[in-house]
Amino acid sequence: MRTPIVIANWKMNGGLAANANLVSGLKKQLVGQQATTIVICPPAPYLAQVEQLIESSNIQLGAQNASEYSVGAYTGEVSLKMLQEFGVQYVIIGHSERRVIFKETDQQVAEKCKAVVAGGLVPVICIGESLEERQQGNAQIVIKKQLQALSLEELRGSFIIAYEPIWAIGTGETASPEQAQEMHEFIRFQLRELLAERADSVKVLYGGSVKSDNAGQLFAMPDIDGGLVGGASLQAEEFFAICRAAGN
Ligand SMILES: O=C(CO)COP(=O)(O)O
Repeated sequence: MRTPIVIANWKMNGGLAANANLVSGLKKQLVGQQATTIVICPPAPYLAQVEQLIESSNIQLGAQNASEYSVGAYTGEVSLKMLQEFGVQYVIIGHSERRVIFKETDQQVAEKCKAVVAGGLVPVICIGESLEERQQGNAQIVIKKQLQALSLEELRGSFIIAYEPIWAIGTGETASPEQAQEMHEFIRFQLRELLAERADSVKVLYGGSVKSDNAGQLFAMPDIDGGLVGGASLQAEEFFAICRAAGN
């Protein structure tokens, strides 16, 4: 049995006042709600603030990125050790925005995953095809290649996979529950090929325009273990409704 998990990816949104409002709104709703693991990934400068805001709640802390290097002359980078000091437990790695806009390569993504696991944290590894790749009928080929490039069999710790079709991110166009399930089933099959029975404990999340009105149907699918939520995680009520849908 894989406990459902819902992860808020705030991306480059927020501010001191807005964060305080959002987290306190969420905490009010979460009283007594425990069936789902809930993680918030704020921008790095707000990790210390959010660490304090979520104190004495069931909410956990995540980061949106981490350096593959451990220390030294790497301007602008944030190391795993630094993230650990703020109570970070999860790190989103290889988000398509980092792959596409910041040109992170498969190899870099694999190195970052290794660094996260070596640091004792859990990488939330994003994979997903573009619209063009889907239209050409290559979605599964792309996913298989991305999974193989991660050298998952070498990771000595737990990790999460997030399937985020690029065409569904921030577009309001969600993959249908059937489309998502088909890809998740394929991902689970690939994980079994790579990891044998170890694959059964790996959570596979769906991301891409998850909202309160589609979350229930998506999370009801047998191979979807929760969600990675962007825009809808910026509103307390909306995000809470998504978390509740995961626990049902
Ligand atoms: O990229 C995402 C989460 O990492 C999805 O973003 P949206 O939920 O805004 O589509």
